[in-house]
Amino acid sequence: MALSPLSLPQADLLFDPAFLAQTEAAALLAELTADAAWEQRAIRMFGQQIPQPRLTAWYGDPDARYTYSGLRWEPRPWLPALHALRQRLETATGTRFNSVLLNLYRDGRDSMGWHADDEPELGPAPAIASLSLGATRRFRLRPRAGLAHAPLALDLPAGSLLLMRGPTQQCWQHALPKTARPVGPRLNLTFRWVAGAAPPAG
Ligand SMILES: O=C(O)CCC(=O)C(=O)O
Ligand SMILES: [Fe+2]
Repeated sequence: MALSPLSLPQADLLFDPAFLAQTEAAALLAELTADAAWEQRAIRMFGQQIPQPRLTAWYGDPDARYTYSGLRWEPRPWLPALHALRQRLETATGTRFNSVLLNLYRDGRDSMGWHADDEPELGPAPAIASLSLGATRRFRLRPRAGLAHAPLALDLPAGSLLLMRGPTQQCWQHALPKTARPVGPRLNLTFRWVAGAAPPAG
């Protein structure tokens, strides 16, 4: 299929529900679930260390260091499957990526809270390519302060690709809420460009 625009004000979203064929998405899910260096990291919230409700792994070029939720991420060297995917995504989106964050939502209790990917390392209008594998989960977008618009819900099936660009992070937040429905594991990959500058000390 092809990427087509989703209509949302102050956002630039492109969506392809079937960027990868189902067989390929299933094979990648199995391979990355087995091979990625999964960690459950803790983030600092309200002065406490809270374990993230999902597993994560970070791969990229050596200079793609990143600070996210107060955590410092040193990229691991590209796995061959991730390197190949990066090249395909660069061709499909016309954008360069130097890193990828993998999130593994083991079941419906795993989630990601409301946030925008607006860290300074990503630049003012980052292009983020989000590829989904495994169980379909509902992705939500809501406007940030100053924008009056209804929220958006988008089911992200296996093999789908969502490209977020332009003012999306500046004007909208997104989340992957928990669900009470019985769901299998879902693996999401967000390809990003992280500026090579050294992260702040501390
Ligand atoms: O799992 C998803 O679809 C969203 C992941 C996400 O927002 C992120 O990694 O920043
Ligand atoms: Fe995000």
